[in-house]
Amino acid sequence: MSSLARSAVSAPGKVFLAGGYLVLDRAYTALVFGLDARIHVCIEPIRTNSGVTLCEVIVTSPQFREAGWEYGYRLTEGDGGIGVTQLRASHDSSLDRNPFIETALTYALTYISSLLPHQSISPTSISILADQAYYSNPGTAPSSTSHFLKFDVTLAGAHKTGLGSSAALVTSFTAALLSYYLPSEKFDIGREDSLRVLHNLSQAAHCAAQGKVGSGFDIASAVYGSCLYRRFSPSLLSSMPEPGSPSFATKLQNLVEGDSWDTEIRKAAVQMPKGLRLVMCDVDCGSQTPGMVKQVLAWRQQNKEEADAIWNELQKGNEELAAELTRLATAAVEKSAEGGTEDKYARMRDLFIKNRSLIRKMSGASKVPIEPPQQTALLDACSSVPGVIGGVVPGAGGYDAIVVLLEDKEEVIAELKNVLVGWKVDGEADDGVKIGKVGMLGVREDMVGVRREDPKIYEGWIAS
Ligand SMILES: Nc1ncnc2c1ncn2[C@@H]1O[C@H](COP(=O)(O)OP(=O)(O)O)[C@@H](O)[C@H]1O
Ligand SMILES: C[C@@](O)(CCOP(=O)(O)OP(=O)(O)O)CC(=O)O
Repeated sequence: MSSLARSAVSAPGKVFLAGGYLVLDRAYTALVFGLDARIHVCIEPIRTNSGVTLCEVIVTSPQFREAGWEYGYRLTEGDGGIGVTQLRASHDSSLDRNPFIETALTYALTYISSLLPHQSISPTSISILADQAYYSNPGTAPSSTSHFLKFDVTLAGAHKTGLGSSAALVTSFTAALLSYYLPSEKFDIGREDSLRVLHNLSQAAHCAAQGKVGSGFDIASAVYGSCLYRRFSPSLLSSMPEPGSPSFATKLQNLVEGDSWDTEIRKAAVQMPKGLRLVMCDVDCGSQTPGMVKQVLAWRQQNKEEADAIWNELQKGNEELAAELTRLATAAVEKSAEGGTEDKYARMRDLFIKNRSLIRKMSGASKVPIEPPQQTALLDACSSVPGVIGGVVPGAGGYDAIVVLLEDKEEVIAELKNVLVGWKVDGEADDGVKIGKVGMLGVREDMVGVRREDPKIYEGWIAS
């Protein structure tokens, strides 16, 4: 086993810039940016005074009220892997389950025990710390040097901003466990083969915890950071047995390490030109339409020809957007355009406009509010701010967020903020949905995926 000293990792949240819905089909790709909002996981041995050996993992999320979970674990029979059972604090206390933690723990410990079959798993204590931008609740800093805030709510009471907290959590939690228990010859997040294992294991655990198989773009960006993403074949996971059932451990190891996993990640295909950045805006809106994915897919099935024509055009536009970002990011373009009077972002502006009109076409044809009129008005207003290149509804779209590409200058951001502060939709639109306040989140793109952290930054949050 590795030295089992306190260690920590973090993984980023995401913003889905292009390829929403399309990415569910392997014929298409997504352009996803990682964000500088990260979820950190710090892991350390449990200190026992008594000399009694426990088989316990204690997990806490100290920024939230009543956010602690204790688990017992044991090797199951018939190659079923490590079984994890949540323990009650007392006889009459109720169980507050956290499926993402419980499932990630089960999958990671099972994989670890397959790699270290003759070693027992020692008890650990794990802390989770999330950057402010994941939640819109106001927080307070416990000290002037604290990197993290305390929220005076339970996790269930926290207002998520939709940056992909569960994917960043599952990824950093899994990475923390693998780095902690496995010797570096077997796992090291600095190595490409280890990232692949981490990606596959986190995807499997996240899908199991969610109870559905999405495209997995959020786990991909949590592991690899900003990238062009082609999903894995969903059939890969359909033959996985339930944890604890016969041969789960061997099948999980084969799935995670084998070459059947067909995700494609292209990091070099996604770059952010110098002088530009992304800004995320959160729209206060209670009525997110449920089942948007189902409805879009049903429309596509019933109108294959029309849908495929729109999707193929959108895919082309998305690829052009990625190519243009990459082209602008090259030094040669930066230099040749410097001092020139021509608008070096003209092509990028056109691409945003073209892609948005295709999204609206899909929206209209499927009758799903992907870019509803309220968001069209907001995006148009943001796009007319000098220095803004363009904006879109990220991911599945809907009423609750927009993402804007702009020049990274204080005056541009200040002017955009002005537009947002004053933003008010008069009355309800035809669809009966009234959007509320629009705010800018304190995040921007970040190219880096999962990474090691210095445990010192958790001072004050974890007993030393
Ligand atoms: N800081 C945290 N500590 C522990 N669990 C968390 C934390 N943040 C998120 N989670 C888990 O992730 C879940 C939210 O996941 P989900 O609904 O998929 O939202 P998101 O869109 O942010 O991924 C929470 O219910 C909780 O189980
Ligand atoms: C429709 C999708 O392609 C993209 C959804 O992107 P969002 O960023 O809207 O997703 P959530 O974080 O789950 O709310 C579905 C998918 O790819 O799984």
